Amino acid sequence: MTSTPDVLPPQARPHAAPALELVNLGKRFGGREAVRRLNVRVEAGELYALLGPNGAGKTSTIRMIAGLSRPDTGEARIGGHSMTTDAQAAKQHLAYLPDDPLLYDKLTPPEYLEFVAGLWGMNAAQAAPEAERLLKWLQLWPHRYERTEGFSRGMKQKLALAGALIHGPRLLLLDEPLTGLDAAASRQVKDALREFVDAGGAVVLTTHILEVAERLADRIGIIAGGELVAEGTPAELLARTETATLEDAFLSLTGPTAPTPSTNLRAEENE
Ligand SMILES: Nc1ncnc2c1ncn2[C@@H]1O[C@H](COP(=O)(O)OP(=O)(O)OP(=O)(O)O)[C@@H](O)[C@H]1O
Repeated sequence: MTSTPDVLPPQARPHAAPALELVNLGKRFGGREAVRRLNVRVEAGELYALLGPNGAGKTSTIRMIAGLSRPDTGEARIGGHSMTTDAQAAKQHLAYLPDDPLLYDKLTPPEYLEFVAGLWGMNAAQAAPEAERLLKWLQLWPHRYERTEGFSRGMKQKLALAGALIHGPRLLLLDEPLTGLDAAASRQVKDALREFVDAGGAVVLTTHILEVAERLADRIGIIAGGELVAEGTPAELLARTETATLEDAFLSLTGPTAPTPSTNLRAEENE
């Protein structure tokens, strides 16, 4: 992928408050606690993967961070702004990419990006150069005259990523970003995420693919039963569980023989 030195616009450059802070974040559905008092901090320049078995609470957590669902306890802060009490400021710093993003079939990529930019209050003159930069970066520029209805899943995912980045967010939140992508498209999206992080952005993603988390993430948080059962670099998680692969570490932390969540400690606290 072509590298650009200015992947992030100025408003997205590093800043004193953490890119993301979850403080006692919790959510209940009826009598069930889907997310239990999560405390997580992600800094600028970091890619954080949230891993967990089915029903662990990943999507519930992501939805609260994105402001799509209200926490019952605690709050999510984006760049120091509370998503509960100052959602407008928090959302300015955030981009959320769901696993099946909505595109408008009849639009070309520049038209789609102009539309999304308009939702953020950017006019067409401001949006056009940024759209061109993002489309070139994601190798969609040669397709700029085509309607998105004919795009492959990978091309659509990359265009949705460009749309997520058009307003210069500091934190990019992705739910299963590589679902359904072939190896080439998956590599391009992974490279794009790494470049965004290397330029000072922060990424939080959920994935079921352990190999993706192991190779891409600077830190991994493992949740089970709505609780953070372990957190650390891939190497720290292996050392802590005395396992050779992340799959073994994951199973030992979340499988039937795992210790009860509240007795677990974060990897760094265990050293
Ligand atoms: N809207 C809802 N109403 C009732 N229960 C819900 C709702 N959303 C999630 N839950 C429950 O909360 C728990 C956590 O679900 P969540 O979707 O956050 O898990 P997940 O880790 O994203 O799972 P998966 O990997 O299967 O997508 C589950 O027990 C789920 O059934």
